Amino acid sequence: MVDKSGSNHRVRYNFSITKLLFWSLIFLGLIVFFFFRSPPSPSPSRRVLRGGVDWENSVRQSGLSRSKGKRVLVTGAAGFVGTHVSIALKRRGDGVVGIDNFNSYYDPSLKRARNDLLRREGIFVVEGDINNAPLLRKLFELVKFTHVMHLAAQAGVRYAMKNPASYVHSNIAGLVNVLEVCKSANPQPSIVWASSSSVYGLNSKVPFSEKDRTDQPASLYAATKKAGEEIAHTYNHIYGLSITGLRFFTVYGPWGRPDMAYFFFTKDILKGKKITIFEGPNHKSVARDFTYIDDIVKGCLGALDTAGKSTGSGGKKKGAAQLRVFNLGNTSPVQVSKLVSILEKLLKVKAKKQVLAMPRNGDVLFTHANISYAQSEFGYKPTTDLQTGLKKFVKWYMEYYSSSKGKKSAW
Ligand SMILES: O=C(O)[C@H]1O[C@H](OP(=O)(O)OP(=O)(O)OC[C@H]2O[C@@H](n3ccc(=O)[nH]c3=O)[C@H](O)[C@@H]2O)[C@H](O)[C@@H](O)[C@@H]1O
Repeated sequence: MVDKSGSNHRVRYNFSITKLLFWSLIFLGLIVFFFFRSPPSPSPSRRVLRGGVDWENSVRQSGLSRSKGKRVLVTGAAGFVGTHVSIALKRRGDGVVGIDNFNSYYDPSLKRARNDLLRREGIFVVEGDINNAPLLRKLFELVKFTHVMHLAAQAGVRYAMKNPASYVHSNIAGLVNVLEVCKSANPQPSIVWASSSSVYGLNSKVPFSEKDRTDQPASLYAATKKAGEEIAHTYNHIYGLSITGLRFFTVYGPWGRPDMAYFFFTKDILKGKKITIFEGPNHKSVARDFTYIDDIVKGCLGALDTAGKSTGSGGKKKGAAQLRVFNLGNTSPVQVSKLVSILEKLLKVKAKKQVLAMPRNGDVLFTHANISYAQSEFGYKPTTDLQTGLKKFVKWYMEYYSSSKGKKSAW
């Protein structure tokens, strides 16, 4: 009996060892398999995007200003206006830290190329969303920002019909998040942010003045920008944040946005593709107060330099703070058909045009800025006409899209 049970035990014991060995080998095999399959350790540029010591040092370094310079957080830094403004600030000695989510609303490779440009200027752009409050708070811990240039937004008038949620996400929720973090920061920064000429909506009195009504937006995009202006009022009123809104008028130029008409007209004319020119009722032509990027940059810096200090601390208001809104336009509207004929001459290609009645897509018939307020407050004076500005744009476009980087993304 004993013997029997002893051999039984031995059999069971041997069986367990075999089983253990078997599973150990499988386990080891799996470890080896996953070890060799796992992606290589991140490159320095990827590593810094994910936090850690390198990342923190990059943020601090980028935020350093020359003596008496400002320390500016630029949201949407890899965007069109964001890139130009960041470079101008850095070159004059301000500390600049960027944040951008590099979304794919338009070709992200263009945003990456702008980011390369920024990196060469010593500007670090954090990859992240303005809705990420812990990330924003972390940036304020690392750098005591004196100013926030809030340019991150969901842009584009007509796209709002396709993707309304993205406008609410960036232009409303994102703005509120930025203001929440700013109001709690110590010291509170002064804020300059991008509103839009589209807030004038269906107004017919021209030129548009900041004193005019802005309660009839024609697109959800315009409505979110108008909402932003009201939200700015609230944060100024409750928390003593100094806030300046800038109503940009159809900004164009090198490194511009591919979703804008001047940009995709250029691309389509060169490709021999048909372009559509909208017209208003009774064949009225549509016009825009196209404003060149360098003029806009001067306006942004002027607004930043004249921004008063926020008065609150620890999330509490201590006194009244500045609340402003400025038109930044060119004061000379140009018909879209004229824009096309300038492009035809510069590109030396005749456009294949079709004229269509403006669909109900959020567009307005015309824009025209009265800029006297910006002129009196910080000497804003646009100096580039459409012909000159488009010439610079076309030169950049040809160079960029004939280089290997541009070729890959545009054609
Ligand atoms: O300044 C502003 O407030 C706005 O300017 C532009 O909006 P928009 O003026 O509509 O600029 P485009 O989309 O480039 O259109 C320019 C003109 O071309 C016209 N267009 C556009 C597209 C098209 O296929 N055909 C055409 O004739 C539009 O009706 C408009 O009059 C920007 O896209 C907005 O983000 C910005 O806020």
